[in-house]
Amino acid sequence: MRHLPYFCRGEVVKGFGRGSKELGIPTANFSEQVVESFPPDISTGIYYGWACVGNGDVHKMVLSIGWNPFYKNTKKSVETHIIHTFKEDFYGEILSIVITGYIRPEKNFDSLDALISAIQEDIEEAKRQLDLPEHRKLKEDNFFHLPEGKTVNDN
Ligand SMILES: Cc1cc2nc3c(=O)[nH]c(=O)nc-3n(C[C@H](O)[C@H](O)[C@H](O)COP(=O)(O)O)c2cc1C
Ligand SMILES: Nc1ncnc2c1ncn2[C@@H]1O[C@H](COP(=O)(O)OP(=O)(O)O)[C@@H](O)[C@H]1O
Ligand SMILES: [Mg+2]
Repeated sequence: MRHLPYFCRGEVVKGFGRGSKELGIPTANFSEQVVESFPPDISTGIYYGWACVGNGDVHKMVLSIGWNPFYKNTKKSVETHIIHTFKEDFYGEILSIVITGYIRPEKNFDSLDALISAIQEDIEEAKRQLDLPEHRKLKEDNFFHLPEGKTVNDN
């Protein structure tokens, strides 16, 4: 798919608070500025790849790009669900991701349960795909390993 692998880094901001509360699947949302920095012709839909919070470990992730048709959002969002259990929220931290593959377009669903089941299937698909060598190798990319003493804003 065009634009992949796609590397992106940005601050985690507040969304609508639905991910954890309604779906049981938290998603770390990027700011509007980061969303607008994405290639305008990148397909909306569900993707997978690798993610890292601050200087933490690199974990598998699933990502949603688009308008969440189930909720009819009016602003495009880019949201990452990291396949890992965190002890605390990490709003305000820098999230680094590499998107390596595409799963499906965004869909509307008849019920919340149907949306949740679809996301759970996406997570299983992402876990399988990311174990394949072509995707696994991006976990080790230098993008995730800033040189000692450097921060993301240094040049
Ligand atoms: C893997 C994945 C797949 C998703 N698929 C859909 C979808 O097909 N349709 C949809 O309306 N929303 C989809 N979503 C987005 C959720 O609706 C969204 O994450 C949720 O509303 C939380 O939003 P919030 O961060 O603003 O609280 C998906 C999210 C993830 C992480
Ligand atoms: N595994 C995880 N993946 C993504 N975010 C997580 C995870 N665990 C905890 N969080 C926290 O939960 C927040 C997202 O929850 P969510 O209900 O989607 O709220 P919001 O609508 O504000 O994005 C993230 O910003 C992050 O601080
Ligand atoms: Mg969210």
